[in-house]
Amino acid sequence: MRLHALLEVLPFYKVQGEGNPAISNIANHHKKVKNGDLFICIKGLEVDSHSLAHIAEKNGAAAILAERKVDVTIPVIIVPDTKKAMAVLSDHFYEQPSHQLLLVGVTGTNGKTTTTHLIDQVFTSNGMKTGLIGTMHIKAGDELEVSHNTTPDSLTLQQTFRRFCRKGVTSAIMEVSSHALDQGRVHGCDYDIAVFTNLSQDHLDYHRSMEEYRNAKGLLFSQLGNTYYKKTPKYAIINKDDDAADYFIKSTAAHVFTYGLSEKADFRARDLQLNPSESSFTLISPFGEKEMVLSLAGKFNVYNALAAIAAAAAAGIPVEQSVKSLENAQGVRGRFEAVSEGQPFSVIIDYAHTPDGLKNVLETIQSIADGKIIVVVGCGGDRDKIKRPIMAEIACEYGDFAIFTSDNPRTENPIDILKDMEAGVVGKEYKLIADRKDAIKAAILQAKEGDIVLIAGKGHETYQIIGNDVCDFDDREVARQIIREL
Ligand SMILES: CC(=O)N[C@H]1[C@@H](OP(=O)(O)OP(=O)(O)OC[C@H]2O[C@@H](n3ccc(=O)[nH]c3=O)[C@H](O)[C@@H]2O)O[C@H](CO)[C@@H](O)[C@@H]1O[C@H](C)C(=O)N[C@@H](C)C(=O)N[C@H](CCC(=O)O)C(=O)O
Ligand SMILES: Nc1ncnc2c1ncn2[C@@H]1O[C@H](COP(=O)(O)OP(=O)(O)OP(=O)(O)O)[C@@H](O)[C@H]1O
Ligand SMILES: N[C@H](CCC[C@H](N)C(=O)O)C(=O)O
Ligand SMILES: [Mg+2]
Repeated sequence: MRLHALLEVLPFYKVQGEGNPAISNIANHHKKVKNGDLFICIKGLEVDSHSLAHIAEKNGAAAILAERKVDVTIPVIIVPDTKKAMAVLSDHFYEQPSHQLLLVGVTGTNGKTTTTHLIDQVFTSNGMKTGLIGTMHIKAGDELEVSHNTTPDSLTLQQTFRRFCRKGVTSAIMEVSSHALDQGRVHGCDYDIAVFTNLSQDHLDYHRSMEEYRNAKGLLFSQLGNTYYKKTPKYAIINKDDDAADYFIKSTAAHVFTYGLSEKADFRARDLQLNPSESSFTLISPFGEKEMVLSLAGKFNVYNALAAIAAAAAAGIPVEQSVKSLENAQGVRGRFEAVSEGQPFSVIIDYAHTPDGLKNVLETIQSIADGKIIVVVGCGGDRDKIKRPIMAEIACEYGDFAIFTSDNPRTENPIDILKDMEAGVVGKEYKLIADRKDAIKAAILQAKEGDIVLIAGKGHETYQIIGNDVCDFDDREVARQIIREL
């Protein structure tokens, strides 16, 4: 595609230099630039890549997109906001791939990964070839690759959709984080179905208030059903039991399916029975009643399953089929995952890293525990500080004994993070052990027959970020090794 043809979709821009070169691809990292590429300069929080434009030129860039003049000899297109322009240009350059897919976006504080995986399992067991984009990985059909963000930047996202289309994928299911919505990473995506799981405190380091955080999530629903896009019906799937439900319902022009335990929900669970390894209930939906046994523990997973059933119904999959698929559904790695080496107590690894997530998982554990509950938990560095004392308080309130340790301290001093946590637990019994392995060991050594050790916060992660170093660390492996050594 020639540069001028690519620029057709931009409302306005200025040009520095002359020429209409052929653009072979788009790159937003100077090291990824190849001959003939358009290099997009972005003033990020860490790096301002306008200063790298000359290296991109040396690496073969044919043109530059920037917010100001840069010192190169190739044409420079100047726009007010390169992040926004990147989304628009990527959508155009890769031929609007999201419009060719049945696109499902899931947002909410907790449950995005689980819900997307459940929807994926329903879709695939109904013969659809799917793509999945989220915290754990990017999956195209059977192929997996690592993901660097829960929701990739707009360029990577459109490239991923293009790859999905080339591989014959017909539906993409993706997690849509509030950061992504706020930063326009999903601008131009033509969602058919948008799902809201829940809203509770997180990321107040980034969003300045809960209202701003909620409003960012609301963008997924307000953008749904935009007439600019293809004219198939759009659906918003909303958790009716969440306090923010009405806000999301009001912000969308799409058809709404609600779900939850309340009688007002379109898809609801009645006569819920929660067991250590499964949950059974009567599913009531506009399509009738059905008994269901979900092979996942915890009330929160009933919500995730209801969301998946409602999303599948919006995609035209009969409820009976979804129920059948979900009865055989696999849990997601690092979510309520047991480490069993024949020890007389239980060890559960869970990705709970928000106050609400931790409370939910501990409530579930309380409902199945015979003995004591020992909680190992930390809070990520360079992230929301307000949640630290609250999570510590929840660990002490719902657990019998808590050990506060490091999660991913990143560039913060681990001891400072522990002090922030400690502020929430006046008069409670707990231990501070900054080294995560030592903390896990202390918890396991303390456990007696019938007890449950919860290791929270890092779930599937196989690394720990200390300073700027990413070190190998896997809660599951560490716990397994310690139990074996006992
Ligand atoms: C705070 C935040 O959201 N930062 C995101 C943001 O980074 P940024 O704009 O600051 O980018 P930057 O690193 O300064 O780089 C600016 C530009 O220079 C380019 N560059 C950079 C270095 C270089 O050597 N050469 C070069 O060309 C980069 O490619 C980029 O285009 O844009 C990047 C691309 O989209 C993201 O990868 C990055 O996520 C960082 C890694 C991050 O940790 N984000 C977290 C907070 C996040 O987004 N989390 C959510 C999940 C939250 C949840 O689950 O609830 C997520 O979606 O992942
Ligand atoms: N529907 C839910 N409501 C509340 N808590 C949940 C729900 N589903 C899962 N959780 C808890 O939150 C943790 C994270 O779940 P999951 O990975 O599905 O969420 P996520 O929204 O994808 O998280 P992230 O924002 O990090 O991507 C789980 O380990 C569990 O403890
Ligand atoms: N998506 C979340 C994941 C947090 C996981 C936790 N282990 C941490 O590092 O804080 C975030 O980036 O804030
Ligand atoms: Mg996730």
